[in-house]
Amino acid sequence: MEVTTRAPGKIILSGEHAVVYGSAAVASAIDLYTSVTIHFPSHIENDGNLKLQLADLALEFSWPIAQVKERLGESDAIKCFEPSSPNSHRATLHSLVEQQNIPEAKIGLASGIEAFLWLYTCIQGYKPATVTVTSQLPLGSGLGSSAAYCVALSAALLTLSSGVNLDMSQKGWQGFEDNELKLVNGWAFEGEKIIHGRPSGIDNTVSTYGNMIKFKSGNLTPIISSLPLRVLITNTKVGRNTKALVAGVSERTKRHPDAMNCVFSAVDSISNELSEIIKSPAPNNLDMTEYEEKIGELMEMNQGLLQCMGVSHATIETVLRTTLKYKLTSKLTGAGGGGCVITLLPTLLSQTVVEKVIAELESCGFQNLTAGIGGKGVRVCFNISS
Ligand SMILES: Nc1ncnc2c1ncn2[C@@H]1O[C@H](COP(=O)(O)OP(=O)(O)O)[C@@H](O)[C@H]1O
Ligand SMILES: C[C@@](O)(CCOP(=O)(O)O)CC(=O)O
Ligand SMILES: [Mg+2]
Repeated sequence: MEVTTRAPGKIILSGEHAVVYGSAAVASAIDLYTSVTIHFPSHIENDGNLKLQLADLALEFSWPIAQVKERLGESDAIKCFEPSSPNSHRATLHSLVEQQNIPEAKIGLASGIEAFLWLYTCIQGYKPATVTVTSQLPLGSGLGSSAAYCVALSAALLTLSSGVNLDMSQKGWQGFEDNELKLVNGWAFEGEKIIHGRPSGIDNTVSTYGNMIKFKSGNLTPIISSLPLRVLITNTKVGRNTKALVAGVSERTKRHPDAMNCVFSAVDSISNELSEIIKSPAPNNLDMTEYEEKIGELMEMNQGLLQCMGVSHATIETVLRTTLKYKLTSKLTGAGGGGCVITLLPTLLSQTVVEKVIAELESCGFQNLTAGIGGKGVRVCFNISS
């Protein structure tokens, strides 16, 4: 029996970081995915190991499942219906990952592997399996790879548990019921906590449900856009990790609580206004420029406030300056500190200009990604022949 799931990455149009403090944020799924395949071995294949293969990185981690059980402790209770945090098991997870000798240059993976062990053992218990992960998303770049990974993992694990009831004979990708999505999202949030420390939940929520959403204090409101928005994604290729950046904002907030609360409140207003504009009836051609200028202006204001939070970076500023030469507005997306920048591409912008901007950004050493925005959330596909 084999199952494959895929979950999308995301862009945040407004509100990153402030959303951790209860401000509204607007995010959209993108059509770049992380996929997870779980294979339970046949009797002959069974070597008693739990394996995690990170196919794109050509890395494999393996644990004798009996050892994992001995270290994490036995429990007969079915836990899959109750997303939970590792708390007192955190040190054990850490040592199970430490014994794998992760290459120093890839040490950021450690928290992702801890999240894997936690989600796997809580939802599946102590069964040997091979879990393979592939991703179209750059890791640690602000496009929500950690959330897509946690959502795809949770969905695959739950599909093979009593938490989800799907038609296994159906061919191709299929979606989940609402109560199943809620469970997938709940477990993915627990995984995100292991990776991020203090996630708001926006990334796992948009990866689970897809489309465009407004998110505030754990609640999502779908945004039906009256017009397809076009953005260019630029990866500065400067690595960073969300946990450290979120911790940096928290330190600044402790030092300057009043000023930072004003910043978060301004971001809340920006996200609310942005979501109203995106939802408003499609403008006619004459009003189109005004509509897009308003969106661009709000993005520009949000970028200024992200600078106030201390999460911009010299490379991000270079992207802003470069795109501004073409009168285009950009802002960082995700945690910042490097990572990705989004640039709004107005409807009337010619392809020639887009190509010039891309060429100039690439000459600075950046990489451009094209992605459709607002697609479906997590999906599952069965491969019953294996
Ligand atoms: N495909 C993957 N395989 C293993 N770990 C992953 C994968 N995708 C994400 N992760 C985990 O998430 C971390 C990156 O998350 P984060 O710093 O939040 O950046 P982002 O979510 O913006 O990509 C990685 O260092 C790793 O621990
Ligand atoms: C900075 C933040 O708002 C988004 C982080 O996104 P990413 O991990 O950089 O893709 C944190 C959060 O909301 O949990
Ligand atoms: Mg992340």
